[in-house]
Amino acid sequence: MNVKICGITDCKTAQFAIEAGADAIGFVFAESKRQISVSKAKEIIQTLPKHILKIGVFVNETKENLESIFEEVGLTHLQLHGDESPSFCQTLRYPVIKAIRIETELDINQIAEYPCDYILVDSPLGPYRGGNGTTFDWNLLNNKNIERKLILAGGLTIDNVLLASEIVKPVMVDVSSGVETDGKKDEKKIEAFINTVKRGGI
Ligand SMILES: O=C(O)c1ccccc1N[C@@H]1O[C@H](COP(=O)(O)O)[C@@H](O)[C@H]1O
Repeated sequence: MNVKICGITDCKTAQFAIEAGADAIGFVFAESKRQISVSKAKEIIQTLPKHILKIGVFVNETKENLESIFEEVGLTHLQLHGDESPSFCQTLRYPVIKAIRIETELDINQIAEYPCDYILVDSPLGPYRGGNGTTFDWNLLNNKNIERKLILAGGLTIDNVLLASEIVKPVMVDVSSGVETDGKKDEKKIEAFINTVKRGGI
């Protein structure tokens, strides 16, 4: 299973995560305590190997801005956490990851509506559109035969990621808050998270 470390804001942490085995690095362009500038994200991405996914996180951004930031920075995917409609996603010229907040069974119906490369399932809880460090009821997605590539996010930590993945069966897990200490990325937690996912232990 692949691992995405999200909310990276400096080269050193990005390099550390990749050496520890991360497959994808996320950059938050939306309003957030983890927000990064276009120029900083570009600087970091220029140091990353080609095979690593470089994912930009946005909330209700315009098509024009999404596409120009994608090109300018060198992203591989646009991760959308706002109220972007299926038809809006379809107009975008680049690979899309649509985040869907899973609160009830009804939310699962939305997955089929989005013609995206990946669907990211996230928690509905918390004040922001993502990055809240809160989980959701993973059992809502158990045995649903969802024929889409799922990315599991929302409050993942070394203590819950294996159980959550066993239930949801994602192709990738995505973590931000769970690898931070006092609001900053923590290398020990990043390493432990990746080791837990890839090797089943710290
Ligand atoms: O990280 C943020 O601040 C953020 C802001 C706005 C939208 C999405 C954001 N992050 C994404 O949220 C999920 C869950 O993160 P967490 O592990 O619960 O902190 C993840 O996909 C982040 O990429």
